[in-house]
Amino acid sequence: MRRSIATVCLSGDLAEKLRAAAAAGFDGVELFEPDLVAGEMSPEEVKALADRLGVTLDLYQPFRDAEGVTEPEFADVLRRAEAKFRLMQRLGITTMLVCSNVATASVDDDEVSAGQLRRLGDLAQGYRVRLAYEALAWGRFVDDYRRSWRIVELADHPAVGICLDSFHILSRGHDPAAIEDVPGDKIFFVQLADAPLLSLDYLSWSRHHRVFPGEGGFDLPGFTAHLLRAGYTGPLSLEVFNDVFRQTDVHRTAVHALRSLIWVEDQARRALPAGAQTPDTGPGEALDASSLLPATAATGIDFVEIRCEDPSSVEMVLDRLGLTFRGVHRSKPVGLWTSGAARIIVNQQQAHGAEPHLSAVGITVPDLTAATVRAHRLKAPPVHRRTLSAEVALEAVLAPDGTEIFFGDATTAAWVAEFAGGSDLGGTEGPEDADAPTGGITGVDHVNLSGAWEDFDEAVLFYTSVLGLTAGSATHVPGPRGLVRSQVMTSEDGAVRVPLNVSPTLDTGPALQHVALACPDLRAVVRRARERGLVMLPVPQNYYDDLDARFDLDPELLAELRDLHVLYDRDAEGEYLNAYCPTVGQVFVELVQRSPGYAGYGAGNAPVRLAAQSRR
Ligand SMILES: O=C(O)c1ccc(O)c(O)c1
Ligand SMILES: [Mg+2]
Repeated sequence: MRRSIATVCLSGDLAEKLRAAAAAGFDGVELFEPDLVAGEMSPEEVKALADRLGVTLDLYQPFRDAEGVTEPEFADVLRRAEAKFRLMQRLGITTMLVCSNVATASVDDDEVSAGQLRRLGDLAQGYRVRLAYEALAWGRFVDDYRRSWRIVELADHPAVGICLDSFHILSRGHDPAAIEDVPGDKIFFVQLADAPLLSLDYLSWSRHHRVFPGEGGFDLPGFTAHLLRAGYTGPLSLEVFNDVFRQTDVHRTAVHALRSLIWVEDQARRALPAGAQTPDTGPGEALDASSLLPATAATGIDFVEIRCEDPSSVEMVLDRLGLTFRGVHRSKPVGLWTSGAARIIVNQQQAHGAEPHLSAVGITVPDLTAATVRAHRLKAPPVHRRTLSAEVALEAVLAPDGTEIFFGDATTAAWVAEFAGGSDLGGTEGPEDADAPTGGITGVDHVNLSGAWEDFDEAVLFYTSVLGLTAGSATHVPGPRGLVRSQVMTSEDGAVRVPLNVSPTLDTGPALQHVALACPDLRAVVRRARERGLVMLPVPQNYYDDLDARFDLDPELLAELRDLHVLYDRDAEGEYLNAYCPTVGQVFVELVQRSPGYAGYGAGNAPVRLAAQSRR
């Protein structure tokens, strides 16, 4: 299907917006009137630029307060409309968005609104313009797409159809299934926007909090599938009013936006039964399997990479936790530490002056080629790593938070063998084998990444679309310097868990990242680490008093938790023990012991951890 974006989604002036939309790969744009009015380009210049860039101008919007008015008022509506139809001829735009009346409507009568739209349609036809009537969620009388469709049916005019905007429909909780009752050719335009589920008046919610499909709480794939079943063949256009995207880099936002559209289209087509995928135009056009994105699933964490100039503090922590040094890479200043399935790479390459930070995560997938092709088709920026011809060349893409995401499958497992020799840090074994002694740590429980607040929505979409992870509910963790927003992304079976954190808006230093290592006997690992000189992050006595009040713990267990600086949580499904190593640079290691049913992260412990870390 054709892909469009409203100019209101992007930052910059109109020329910058058009260039960014074209460069990202959009087919067309919706021209948001204020972008034209505030600019110096004449309508003819705008048309010429769009033509040169190869993007179509798909919609002129919005035209407000057109129907449900008194006759004297309607005379002025016709006058205003005619001026815009003339303008649209100069722009070469043939569809105008007409919003349901929010301000001047005084007549709550479908026949009256339909009659006025019909007369507008007569006028529009003379200029070869079509009108797409959209029910705004805060319309004075018309705030439901089913009512706007009834009015359009009553208007019964070839130049009058409806515009469906997912925000207005889904924010009001209206069932989108009735879209299928509308003939596809009477749906003149479609606007897609997602949004977080907020309890807010519709106008504020719509004007400030829309996000791209896949980033909020609405079912955009389901919505889009209804459109396809209705036989809609026009553009899918993003209309996302968002305070952040209005100020971020226009080229980056345009690519981010296109990724959301590619993803939602793909998800919608997958939701259709095979039999619905046959018409040879419109929805069917794209429905052969080769045009679908290759499916992928994240099945596990292959490795976690920490990059730094001086690895000594990181290696000290890993060593004392009982991980084994597997040696240095045969061609690079990169070391590998393992325990069970946990593999941690310490990379000194291109790390001049860098403090330890999580630089890359390896994700195992069923099919490396499929995962890579999918990521590239979703416009994920590829990452280059220096590699010799005899070495395994791992494919990677850059996530919005700056983490490099590597893909691995059975064909790349040999990368581990490039680390040979062991070292003076105590490792003697050769390349890793699964049955090696584990030192109590068996794998990676989760990897917690952090990003800037302005990249957060993009990161959620990235992990959803590129890795097939699912966003859980977002929470805020109170810390001494503000709230940390946290959103867990997980694979279907929970094997890959990636909580994303955003630090408070004001600059409070780099946000911490961490890797959480799973161990079936956490207290034994902590005890042994302490014997080797590693003391876990101290936890206040008040925390343990509170723990006792909440859980009525066995006194012996409570004393041991207190002594070892181990934190505790419990829910109906099981228990969670965790402990935090001292922070090195921007990163720390967490130890986790979870019973199989426990799906959380000790949410109550995170504020205690933030406070303790900020005291250090
Ligand atoms: O907020 C508005 O006014 C507005 C304008 C045009 C639209 O298509 C829309 O969904 C909202
Ligand atoms: Mg809209």
